[in-house]
Amino acid sequence: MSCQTKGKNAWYKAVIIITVLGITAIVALVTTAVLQNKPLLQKYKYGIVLDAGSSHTAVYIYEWPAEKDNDTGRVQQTHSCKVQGAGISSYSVFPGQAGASLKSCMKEAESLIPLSRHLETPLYLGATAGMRLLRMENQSLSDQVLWSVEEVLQSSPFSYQGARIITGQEEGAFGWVTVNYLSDRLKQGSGTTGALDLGGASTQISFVANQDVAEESAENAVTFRLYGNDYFLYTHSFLCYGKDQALKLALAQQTQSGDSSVLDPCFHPGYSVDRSYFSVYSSPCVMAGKPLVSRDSFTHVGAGNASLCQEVVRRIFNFSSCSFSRCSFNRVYQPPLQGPFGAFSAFYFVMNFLNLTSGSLESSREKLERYCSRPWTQIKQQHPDVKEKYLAEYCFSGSYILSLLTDGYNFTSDTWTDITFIKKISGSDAGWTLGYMLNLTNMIPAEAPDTPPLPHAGYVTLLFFISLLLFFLLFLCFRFLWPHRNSQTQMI
Ligand SMILES: Nc1ncnc2c1ncn2[C@@H]1O[C@H](COP(=O)(O)OP(=O)(O)O)[C@@H](O)[C@H]1O
Ligand SMILES: [Ca+2]
Repeated sequence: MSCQTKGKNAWYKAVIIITVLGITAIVALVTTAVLQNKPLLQKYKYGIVLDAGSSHTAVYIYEWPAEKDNDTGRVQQTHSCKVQGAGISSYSVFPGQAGASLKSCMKEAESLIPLSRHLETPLYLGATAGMRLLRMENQSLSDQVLWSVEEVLQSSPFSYQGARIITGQEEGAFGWVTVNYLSDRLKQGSGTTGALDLGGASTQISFVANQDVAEESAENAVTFRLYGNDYFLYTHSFLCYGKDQALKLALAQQTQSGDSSVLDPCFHPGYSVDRSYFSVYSSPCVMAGKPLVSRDSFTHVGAGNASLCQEVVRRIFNFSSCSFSRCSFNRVYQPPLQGPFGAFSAFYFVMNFLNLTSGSLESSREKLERYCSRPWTQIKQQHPDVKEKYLAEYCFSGSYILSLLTDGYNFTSDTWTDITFIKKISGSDAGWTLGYMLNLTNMIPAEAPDTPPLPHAGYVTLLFFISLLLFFLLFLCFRFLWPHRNSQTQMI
């Protein structure tokens, strides 16, 4: 009996020692693995893009881990600054002052980006439809506006890479790149999402379509090779079909008679504002001539009827002829829609305000009908903090968006739910700027980068379980092969 107890004690001691040693070994192994592979103190690089839109300019600052320039490191937006005042194209009267408007946002960028990174931080400015229209009207004025912003940007401490008017194709295609980059669809090579961008002066539609887009309409075809995958993109930018220019087109339709007042179904009952004919007809988008009347202004009166408004809006599109196999509107080729779609910028601002970001097309129509019919005084009372220009126009803008998406792009009740109205994806704004910078800095490689077979967390977990298994096997060996144990069994 005493021999048995002695044997047992020795056995327990050995088990305890082996367990402690085993656990210590596993902890040491896993800690070493974690520490060895722990990323070094993260350092970031930065890039700045100015989006000089028709209504305003915004400065976006992006950052990405320094050691992952064109690898898997995610570029993300860290800050955005809204430039005070209107877009740079509105400085056509005093072009020299366009640059000065950017100064305070540029100072903000200087204070946010570490001093040591200033010199190597690329800085771009891309101007969109407002400047395209100004260039159409007066190339010399648009050049002077660009020189003025160039002067200010060149004097900043960043690595200035140029200010230019980007093309509608670029605006559409880079919006698509941004949305798909941020939702991580490019690296996975999985299905992509189309992009719908509504600005003040133009609107863009981009989605992956069949390769024959290039055969039917080369100007609408863009190809990308990203992370080892080829993408054939259909893209089109409709100049003059941003929501501010679309409103001018709709008002021009309704003021052709030259009357002193216009009863507009796209504005709330009780709304009444005097507008100059010049403000409607001065845009190069408005082809119809100013009516031959002596008066300078008309009273814009709201009638608040969304279905009548949709009829007014429909008249600004031309559906009469199409020289391709199929068209959206204004004789522009459009292949069959391939969803899903992300709709951003003013698509989001308007639909979010109207609470129409979810639900069926029919319910959106009904909600809009109710909203448009509400008196203007009531709307103003309910939203004292919303800019009055936006507030007055939401009924028009909502009706325009429904008409553009259904009559224009051919979305139906069935495909309506393919559209997601989005502002940001993983903290970064949806828009063309990120895609533009990724492209110009070659940050999306054409081929897929080599990655280790296992992510870091997976590697540590695997290591842990293998160690545990080894320890268990050791324990089993010891349990069955220990000589004392055998002799004990014999004695009993
Ligand atoms: N909160 C908001 N509510 C409604 N509309 C908005 C809001 N913020 C911005 N917008 C509108 O979004 C549009 C942005 O267009 P912008 O990018 O300036 O022009 P473009 O892309 O055509 O050059 C403008 O029509 C602007 O009035
Ligand atoms: Ca824009």
